[in-house]
Order: sequence, then C-alpha cells, then structure tokens
Amino acid sequence: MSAMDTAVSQNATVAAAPAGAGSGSGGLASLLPEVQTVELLVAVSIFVAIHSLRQRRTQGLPTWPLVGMLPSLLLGLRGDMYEWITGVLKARGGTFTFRGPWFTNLQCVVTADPRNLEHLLKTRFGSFPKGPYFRDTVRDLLGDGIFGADDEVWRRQRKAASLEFHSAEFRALTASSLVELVHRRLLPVLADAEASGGGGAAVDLQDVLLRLTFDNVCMIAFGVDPGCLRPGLPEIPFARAFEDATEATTIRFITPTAVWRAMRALGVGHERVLQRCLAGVDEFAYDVIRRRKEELAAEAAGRGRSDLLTVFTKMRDEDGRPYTDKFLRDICVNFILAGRDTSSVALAWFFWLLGRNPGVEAKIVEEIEGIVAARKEAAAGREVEEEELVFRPEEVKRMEYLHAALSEALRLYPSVPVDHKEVVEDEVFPDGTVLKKGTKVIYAMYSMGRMESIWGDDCREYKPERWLRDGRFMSESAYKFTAFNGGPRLCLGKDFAYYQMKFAASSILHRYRVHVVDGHPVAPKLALTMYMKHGLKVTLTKRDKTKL
Ligand code: HEM
Repeated sequence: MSAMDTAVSQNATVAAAPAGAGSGSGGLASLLPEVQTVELLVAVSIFVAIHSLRQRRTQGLPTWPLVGMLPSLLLGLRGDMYEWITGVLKARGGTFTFRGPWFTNLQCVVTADPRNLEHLLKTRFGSFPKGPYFRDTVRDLLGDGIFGADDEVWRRQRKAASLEFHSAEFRALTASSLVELVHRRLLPVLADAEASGGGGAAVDLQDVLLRLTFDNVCMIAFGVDPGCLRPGLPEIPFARAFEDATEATTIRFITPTAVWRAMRALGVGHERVLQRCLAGVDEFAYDVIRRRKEELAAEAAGRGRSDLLTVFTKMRDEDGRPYTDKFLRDICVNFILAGRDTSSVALAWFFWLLGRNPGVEAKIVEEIEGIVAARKEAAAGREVEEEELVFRPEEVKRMEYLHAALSEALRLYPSVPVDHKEVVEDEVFPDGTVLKKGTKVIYAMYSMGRMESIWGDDCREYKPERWLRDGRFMSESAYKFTAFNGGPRLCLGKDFAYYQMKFAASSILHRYRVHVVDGHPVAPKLALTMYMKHGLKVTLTKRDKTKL
C-alpha cells in the first residue's frame, strides 16, 4: 500500500469513529439499533465516496484495505475491460501497479510505455522470461512448446522453427495451402451465402475466418487438413476440443492457483472440461504423429512434405536422439495455438472497420483492381477468366495500401490485446517504476494503440495513411506497434500472417462488398485473443465491376 493509501485509510478510521463511539454507549445502542445502522451506512458511504474520488483524481483508481483494487477491476469488467485499463494507464502516465486482494495472484505492474516495452522485450530480455507462473498455468495444454518455454528449451525451438519459416519449401507450402483453402473452400462458402435468400443470407464472417486459419495452420503444423471450412461448416471434434481446452486454460489465469490445482485433483468444474478436451487434442495429435512416422519410415526420407511435424520428426536433440512423441505433440499444439485465430480475428476487425470507413475500402479496391488490370495487360488482350484470378505472391506483395490498412486495424485491435512477463531479478523500468523480483508485468497492446502520446491526437481514428510515405508502406518500431511482440520473441509467423491476411482479404474484396448486418452488436470478448464477442454477422453482394 502506498503512503497515499495509508493516509486515506487513516482518515477513514477517524471519520468512522463517531459511529463506533455511539455503539460503545451500551443501552442507547440497543434502544436505537436502526438509527445506528443508518448512521453507519451513511458514514461508510461518505468514506467510500471521498476515498474513491480522492484516489481516482490522484491515482486513476482507488485501493481498498484487504481487497486492494479489486472493486475497481470488477466495475471495469462490467463494461469494456480494455477501455478501462486504457483510462487508468492514461491517468497514471502510461504505467500503474495493480494491487489485487492479498489472497489472489492479481498483483502486477501494467504498462503501455514504449520505453518500458523496449526494456523488457529487448534490452533486458534475460530478466523478463515468461516465468514459472505462466508455464505452470499453461503446461497441461502447451507442455514444453515454444509459447511457455524459456531459456534453452525456447532457444532450440525458436532456432529450428525460424530456419523452417524462412525456407523456400515452407513458403511454397504456405502459398499453395492458402490457394487451396481460399479458392476451394472460402470463396464457395461465401458464394453460397451470397446466393441464398433475397439479399444474401447473413453469415458469421469471424467464424468462417476462424475455420480458414485453423485448417491452414493445421496444414502447416501437422501437414493435415481437419476440414473445418468444408461446405456446411461441420463441427470438427479436434477443433472443438482445441478451442474448449484453450478456454478452460484461460480461466486458470483468473482463478487462484491453489483453487484450480485442487479442482484439477478432484476433476471438477472447468478443470474437468480441460481434462476431457486435452484427451481429444492428444488423441488427434498422437494419431497424426504415429501415421507420419510410418509414412516417413516407408518413404525413407519423407520427400515432398515440409510441414513442421515432418521437419521436427527428422531432427535430433542435442544427444543425437529423435524427439519424443510428447515433444512433437507440444511443438505442433503450440504452433496451432499461435496461428489459429490471430490472423482471423484481425481480419474480422478489419472488415468491420472497412464498413465504417468506406473511403478506405474504395482505396483498397482501387489498388486491387490496378493489379488485376496490370495482369490483363500482361496477358496481351487475352480475356483473364475469374477462375484464373488467383493472386500471385509478387502481386500480394505489391498491395501496399492493403498492408497499411491491416496494420492500422491491428494497431487499434491487436489480436493479442495484453501480454505477460515475470521479472526474475530486481529491475527498474526507464520510466522509474521499481520492479521487485517475481513481479508480474502486463503490457497492454490495446491501450498502446489509443495513446495520444504515441500516435498523436487522432490515435482513435482508422487512418491507413499514417503507415504510408509516398505510397510505400513504412513499418513502425516494434515497441510502439506491439501487435507482433518485439525483440528476440517477435512473432515468428508475422510475414506469413500478413501474406495470409492480404491474400484472403483481397480475394474477398475483389469479388464482394461486405455489409455488417444493421444493429449487429460488436464488442471485444475477454480472452487471450481479441475475438468479437458476438461474431461478425455480414451479408455479401457481388461487386459490380462496371461501377469501379
Ligand atoms: C495477425 C496475426 C498474428 C499476430 C497479431 C501475432 C502476434 C503474436 C504475438 C503478440 C506473439 C507473442 C506472444 C507471446 O510471447 O506471449 C506471437 C508469438 C508467436 N507467433 Fe504470432 N501472431 C500472428 C500470427 C501468427 C501465425 C499465423 C503464426 C504461425 C503460423 C504465428 C506464430 C507465432 C509463434 C511461433 C510465436 C512464438 C514466438 C516465440 O515465443 O519465440 N503467429 N505472435
């Protein structure tokens, strides 16, 4: 508790004293119990009001004895949690210490200051690992995979995966799997939606995009297509188990550690759900691993496959032994978690923003049509059929305005809205915040996009132009635009994610106008990823090329 908190608590005790003195007068108290209760309530209310006002003015939010800042947090949870954090961060100059009740694991420092971000993600990287708290919480789902790992276990996976992500085979695999999914699955599903009903049936675009990226990342990690985006949008047991296991794991972060551990031991509540779903995830993963090993043994070298499972199955650990099935499972599950919904939710927010900014949509379509026109010109007058219109990697690369529009959507709606580290030795942030060993640090990407001090007075406006110089996309410092993290743990899939988002968005926008259904409620869901709470209900109409 700070000096200010202590001072306010002492004042409060003094203010409450007259009520206490009344109760000490024996018989009078028993004669007038109602009056005393009313007095007490009035005194407490006055204390609450004064305390709250004073602390809100001086510190952004009040701290209470025993329960700390929990009441403010609960009030924040009733509305938009991310906006609440942003408000507090602004009031406190970019960083604040959250004090939860003594019995919870909710004590942490929250920051949105780029100087602090650079310090923790790069300059003092070694002092800010994911840490044992995060690892223990996610271990049942993620095992020793890259997301929760630190030190050598992380370094080895990062190095191997990084080599793979930059290889020509991997680029070819990602490009071909995307063409297959977008043209054989996504576009037919959207065409069905457009054709059914009078003005087209409403479809949940977020759900469709989540299916697209889930299938896509499974093809990259496991080399298999689970088929979530098949016609009729079937429910796939592995996808459902994965989603529910992730949600049950997330609940652990807001449950005291001792409580979820006890629930796990007893097999009750969300821990029971987690156990059931993990069994589903493992069944799928171990089955694919077994079949891949058989395939590789038969083919001797496993020619033609460049998915992560194949690459890691052929590798050896530092003692020259093949990786265990458990480790292979962990690697694949972590990549699926990393890549399954980050790009799809970003695309969902992007399409929603386009609906509110038709001028931006018009510029994107103009850019796409310029590329299509260049293709037609190169075909020397020959008519280019719509089916042939599969954007090529070099064309996707030329979509600079689209790149800027997606970056701008991620600035305002980062797929990972807040992230977490744990400090392993005493540290001091560049802004002067003192961090004791073991402190949890939350960095608030969502809030960073809404800081006038970082982006200027128009920070809440959707303006792709802020990313362009002379029509060319210019990247920003990773400590200012933190959607992909920064430093040694920069997102490994960043280039692929941009390619995937640009390819899917341009393929849709070239063919359809996307209309968000009138009155559809849009709000972020409280989760590790920035889903739209109610999905994104849209209708589609064919783009009339004559009006371009
Ligand atoms: C718009 C899309 C994406 C966004 C905004 C995004 C964002 C992020 C962020 C914030 C992190 C840091 C997470 C943490 O350490 O807690 C991260 C890490 C990572 N991302 Fe992405 N990501 C995206 C797409 C992808 C895709 C498609 C893949 C893979 C197919 C991927 C693979 C990874 C991996 C492997 C890591 C862990 C890196 C490490 O710890 O060394 N990401 N990403």
